[in-house]
Amino acid sequence: MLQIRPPLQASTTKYAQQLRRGFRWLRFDAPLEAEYRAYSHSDEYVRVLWFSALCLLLWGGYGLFDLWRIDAARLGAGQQPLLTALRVTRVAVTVAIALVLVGALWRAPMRWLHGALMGLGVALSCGAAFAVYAYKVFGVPHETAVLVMIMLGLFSPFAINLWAQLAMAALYLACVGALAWVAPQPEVQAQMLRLGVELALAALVFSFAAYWREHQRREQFLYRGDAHWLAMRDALTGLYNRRMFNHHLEQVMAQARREGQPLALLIVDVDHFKAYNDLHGHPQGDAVLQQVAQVGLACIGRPLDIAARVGGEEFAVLLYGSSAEHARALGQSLVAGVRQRALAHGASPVADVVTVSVGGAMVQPEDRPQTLFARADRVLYQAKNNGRDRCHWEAALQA
Ligand SMILES: Nc1nc2c(ncn2[C@@H]2O[C@H](COP(=O)(O)OP(=O)(O)OP(=O)(O)O)[C@@H](O)[C@H]2O)c(=O)[nH]1
Repeated sequence: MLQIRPPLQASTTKYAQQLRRGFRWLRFDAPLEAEYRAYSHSDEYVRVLWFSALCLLLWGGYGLFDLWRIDAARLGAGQQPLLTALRVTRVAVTVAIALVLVGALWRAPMRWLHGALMGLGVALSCGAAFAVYAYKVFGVPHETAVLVMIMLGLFSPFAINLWAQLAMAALYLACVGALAWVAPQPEVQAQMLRLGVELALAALVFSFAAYWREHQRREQFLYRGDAHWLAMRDALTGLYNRRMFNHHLEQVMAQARREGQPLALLIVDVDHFKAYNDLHGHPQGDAVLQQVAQVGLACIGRPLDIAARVGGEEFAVLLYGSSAEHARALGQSLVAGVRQRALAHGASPVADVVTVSVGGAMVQPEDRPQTLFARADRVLYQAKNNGRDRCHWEAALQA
């Protein structure tokens, strides 16, 4: 089937770079790996919940079935301890399933849940192998491999990853081997060994499926991450784009109103940029925009602060919870920061180096995003008219 993929060649996001490098061992570079884990945990609780409920139904069903199939009265005295062991195993595995179910319901930490899930995988498969062994010793008719296959097959789509799947298979095989070792009759021994071989093959197939499944999931994550990043960001500077800025401004204004926090908006515009472009060319102009973006980024520090490219050579910096004095000081340091980059202009009547003008406004209770933006923009043009290379604020805030 033809799969349509977004073109990655042009993308330089960390997602695209990882895709190009590949991830044969199902591991990304450290920061991306942490992001992937947070992403993959988000829908895992629901998956684990469904899985444990299904296990409870199947395992519990088989347990009840035992009451009807195994006639305790007809077993010899020597077989009673094995029956007790089977019942204890049934209860222990049921408790293990219930623990995972409760863990998923109560949203236990995912690290804990992963451990419990692996334990459950081992308990389920070894428990099933033990049940097969006990049936065989009792001479109860049974569908040996089917029972165990169901347990393993059921577990595999939910297996945490390839490594967990392999570890579980190894433990399972050890368990079958031990049962073959202690089996009293040769035909039980042969049965357990056959089961071991069948399950070694099954484990191989399931491990491959687990690898493929996780590889697909990781690839999806990278494609989505790349597309998401490109939809929110400006490709040249890496800052948020206008669309994202508008969205964030709306959210943050509502929050500032709710929490009674101050909010400052600074609009930054490169001075005489057309002349710069005409003299040095567009690629050089692009490099200047990247430098200005870095200075803008350095101004933000709190979680809700944002720096964005909102036009060709226009940037916006939003400062949440920042007092008017602090915002004004940041505006001044932004102007000074661009100057300090000492990027030779050569066509500006303002200075020898590239400069910016900044217009700032504090949010007012009656403001809407558009009115706040328009006010800051108006002040920016005052700064332009007053000579550029400066930061201006609304009259109430001017020094
Ligand atoms: N290199 C480059 N230039 C861009 C980009 N986007 C817009 N520009 C240029 O930015 C310039 C903006 O020019 P103007 O709006 O006339 O402003 P200005 O020359 O900076 O003059 P003032 O703002 O009044 O100081 C135009 O020449 C655009 O071509 C871009 O992504 N890269």
